[in-house]
Amino acid sequence: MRIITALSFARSVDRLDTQSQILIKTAVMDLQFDLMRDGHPRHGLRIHKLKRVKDEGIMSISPDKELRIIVHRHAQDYTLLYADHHDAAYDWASRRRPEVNPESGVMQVVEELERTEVITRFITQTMPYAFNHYEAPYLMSLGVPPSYVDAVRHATVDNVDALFEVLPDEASERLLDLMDGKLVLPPTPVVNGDPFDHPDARRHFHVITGEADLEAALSGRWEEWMVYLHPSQRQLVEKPFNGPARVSGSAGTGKTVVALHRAAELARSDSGAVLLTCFSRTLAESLAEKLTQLLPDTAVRHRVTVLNLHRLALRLAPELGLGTPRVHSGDIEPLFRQTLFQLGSEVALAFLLSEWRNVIEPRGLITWEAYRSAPRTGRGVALGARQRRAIWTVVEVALKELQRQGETTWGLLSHQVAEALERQGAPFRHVITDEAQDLGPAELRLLRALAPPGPDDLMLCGDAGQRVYRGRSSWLAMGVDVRGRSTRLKINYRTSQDIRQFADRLMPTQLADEEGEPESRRTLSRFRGPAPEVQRFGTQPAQIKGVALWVQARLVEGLRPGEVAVLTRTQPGRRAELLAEACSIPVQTLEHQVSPDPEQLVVTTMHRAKGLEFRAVVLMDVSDEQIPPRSLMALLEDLADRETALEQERQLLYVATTRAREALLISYVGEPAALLVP
Ligand SMILES: Nc1ncnc2c1ncn2[C@@H]1O[C@H](COP(=O)(O)OP(=O)(O)OP(=O)(O)O)[C@@H](O)[C@H]1O
Repeated sequence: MRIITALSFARSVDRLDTQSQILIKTAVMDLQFDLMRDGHPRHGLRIHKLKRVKDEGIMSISPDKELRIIVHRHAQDYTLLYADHHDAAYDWASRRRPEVNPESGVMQVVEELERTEVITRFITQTMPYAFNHYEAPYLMSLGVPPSYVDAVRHATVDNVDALFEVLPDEASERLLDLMDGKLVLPPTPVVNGDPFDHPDARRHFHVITGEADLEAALSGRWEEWMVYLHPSQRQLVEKPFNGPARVSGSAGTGKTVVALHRAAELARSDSGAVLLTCFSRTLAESLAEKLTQLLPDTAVRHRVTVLNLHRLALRLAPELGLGTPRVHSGDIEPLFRQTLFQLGSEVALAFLLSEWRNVIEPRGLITWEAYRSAPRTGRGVALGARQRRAIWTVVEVALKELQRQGETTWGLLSHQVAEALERQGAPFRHVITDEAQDLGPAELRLLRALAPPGPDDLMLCGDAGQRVYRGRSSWLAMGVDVRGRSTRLKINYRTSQDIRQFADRLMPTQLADEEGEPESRRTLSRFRGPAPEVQRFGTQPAQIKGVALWVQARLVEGLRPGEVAVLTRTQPGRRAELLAEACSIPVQTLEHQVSPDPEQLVVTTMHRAKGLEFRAVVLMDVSDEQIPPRSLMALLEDLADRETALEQERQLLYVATTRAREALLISYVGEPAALLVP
């Protein structure tokens, strides 16, 4: 006798009020008690079979007069499928049928055919069928329920998205791979006859293993991402890799979730010290919080260090005999401006800064010998020996000044720590990093030095479309070889289909990975929502008023202030104050904390929102003056620098747009940013 909770049950309970949740929890605990004691539910539980349903194993439990829990009995298993008020619960049950897929042997909850027929009917034949040439058994082996096979075979390329909305995630993802021209092998079918013991089943069901497990499942202590991993996520979490692995995917496809579970899994296996890292401090703090949720056992949790790479370098430095470094905070520009002036040099400030930021600092070139012969691949202007010498003369003096002040920079520190580790040995056995797209050569070298090369040494999770801090860096050139160990995630769990499609239009359909290979960015979303709005305002006060009205409308709809974020390109400062006044609610800027206070509206920068998510988002000031900031572009003379900066602005806009789960407003004063128009 087992109790199994379905994802649909967890979601339905989550939507009910606290009192109903308590009643449901008590009824399920009673069911478990009866099953353990007697092997069947006793009469007092008020459990009975339902009429007018598609499967005779479907039953209902009545915790009180109003509430109903829909349960399915299959062999020795009781699967909790759904909970709601009487009519809604019975309506749900009348349209669903749990069945074992004849090819894969996996349990699935299939929505009734009426819906598929509707879909088949509106399919027009103007486009070629996408899957007509595949045999039914093959489609079923990919996870397509038998009753959907016809609809799938009649789907065309332009309307298949409607089907993806109703098919199980894993089936949709495999069909998408077929559309991308990939060879898709069916997953291994269930081997031991247990329809729940399969990665496809574990995406939708959780087999309860004991009382504490049931308690956790019912008390809402688990969020969805903690339990119901998609098979492709689970595979990445559990699979042994014979070297560095890469996990890519557009925004919201669960890369962070994979990184967290992989770290937890390695910690449980107790196979050596684990590091979970990333680029930004805010994301590192959020990772630390979530990992503690995943690993309640403190002894196991302590096996994982969670810290962003730069902070880690700072922490390791004293242990490696590098003293206690002080990192130059703020902009490096004044130092170079002053040095140029002092030397009377004719080198252009903008060019010098670009050379420092893109060549010298990231590659840790601290001597003339190193800089003189360093390749400058990808830079717009070729440099002769004399120009290099002129640049170095300035850099050398600036470096000395930095040293005199007892300071270093993040890039130089990363190289220094990496070098010491290369000599003294790596402190971790497994390293997992999120936001891998933002790592430059300095961070990649550090990453490589943190774990010795070997099985399961490195996992890099990231999205080439979210590079907002620097241009593309070759991982291979820095000794991180992921060839043959790269996987792309395709289901977007965060963002409504409408917002995702809007965001996708900001980007090309293919983007180069770290080694310049093009990658398709196509993904699927699991739910629909209102279309994103774009509003133009004549003046700044009008924009504040318009944004405040939009925010207030979301609050009236039931969102809490902390679930709504207003994002700006530059420091929000005065706008935050004005919005607080116009909305009559307190505002937080997330400068010092990661978890938003639920009672305060979030007003912060697009950069700071990276890795976070909100139910409703406003992107404010998306005008041609602000994005990209005119003042920033005016400083860039080199063509390659301008292109890189523009690319980063595009990706920043993509990052900001994809922070929204359900609602999105884009506002501007004057003319819209050219990047908004594809
Ligand atoms: N298997 C899953 N089931 C349910 N929700 C999931 C699952 N995987 C991820 N999510 C949810 O989807 C959202 C996005 O996940 P996550 O932050 O891991 O994506 P990401 O790829 O790292 O996104 P980004 O690159 O935009 O930061 C989160 O709310 C997460 O909890």
